[in-house]
Amino acid sequence: MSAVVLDHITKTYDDGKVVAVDDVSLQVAEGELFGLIGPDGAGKTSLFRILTTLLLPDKGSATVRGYDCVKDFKAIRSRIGYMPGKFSLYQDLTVKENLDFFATLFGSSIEENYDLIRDIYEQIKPFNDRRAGKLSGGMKQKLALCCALIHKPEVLFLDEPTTGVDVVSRKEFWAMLKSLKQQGITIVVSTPYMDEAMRCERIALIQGGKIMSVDTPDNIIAQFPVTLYAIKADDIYRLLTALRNEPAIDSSYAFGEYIHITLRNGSDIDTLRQQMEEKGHAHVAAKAIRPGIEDSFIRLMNQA
Ligand SMILES: Nc1ncnc2c1ncn2[C@@H]1O[C@H](COP(=O)(O)OP(=O)(O)OP(=O)(O)O)[C@@H](O)[C@H]1O
Repeated sequence: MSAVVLDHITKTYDDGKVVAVDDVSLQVAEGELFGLIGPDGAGKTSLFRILTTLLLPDKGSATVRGYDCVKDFKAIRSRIGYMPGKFSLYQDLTVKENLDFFATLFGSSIEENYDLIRDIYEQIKPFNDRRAGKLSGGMKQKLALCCALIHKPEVLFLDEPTTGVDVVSRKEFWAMLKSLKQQGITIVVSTPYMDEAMRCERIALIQGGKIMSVDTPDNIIAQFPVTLYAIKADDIYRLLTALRNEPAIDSSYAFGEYIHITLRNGSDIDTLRQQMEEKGHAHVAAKAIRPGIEDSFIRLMNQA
């Protein structure tokens, strides 16, 4: 049995004028760390809200651990943990009060499932009496995760848990998710950060409510169909503008100190480099590179 199943789910808003989720089907295996990867407005939150029984789909069906997201909402609510994108904490309650509150909601206690939250809770315990509203972003995130875990959920849904959190806390957070996965919890996590996609076992790349690809990050990258080049010159912005008008160029976008490009059939990189130098671009350097998940996402997006 899959832990999560989405079967042709569609969700619209404003009398059908906004299509937030467009005929999405996918499955998440038991114990998997699965990522929904896409920019703002891609439809990630709508999918989470359907799976956590807070929103009804227009069409299609969805199950969590075999329970129907519409009919069996009560059974699902007791089996899942949900960390919404905007923090779910009560800002005026202290760390301990927040935890106690969420534990009580599920008829549990901090002590009952302490093992599950120990590693995370120990980091915020020194601030037990501090109000949640006075915690740093990273600490709020840890407390919110503890609150989502306090009733020992079978499936954990995390909507953009690392947005607005510093780099070190982001890294720590992913280490925590790995450890939770090792304890058998299925995790569905969304993020707009492509580097975080690589930390998931499988990912769905989402754009405009549609799934563009579902696979392991490595397999998605391996499907990149053409050679990708990184090119630079002294004046990178002038080069980018020039490349956009070159017939040899299939796609081009700035990427750190380089421009990533793909070429149209029949064009070659050495000729392009020479042409750019002849047009007055200084120190043009180009090399073939291995695509990253961001390159795959951009290509799929352009195709769509
Ligand atoms: N209640 C609503 N009424 C109208 N439109 C909505 C509503 N909720 C979401 N939308 C729209 O549906 C689309 C998908 O939004 P959703 O929040 O599901 O995406 P997301 O990937 O989670 O993005 P974000 O991170 O910005 O929340 C967006 O165009 C959004 O503006």
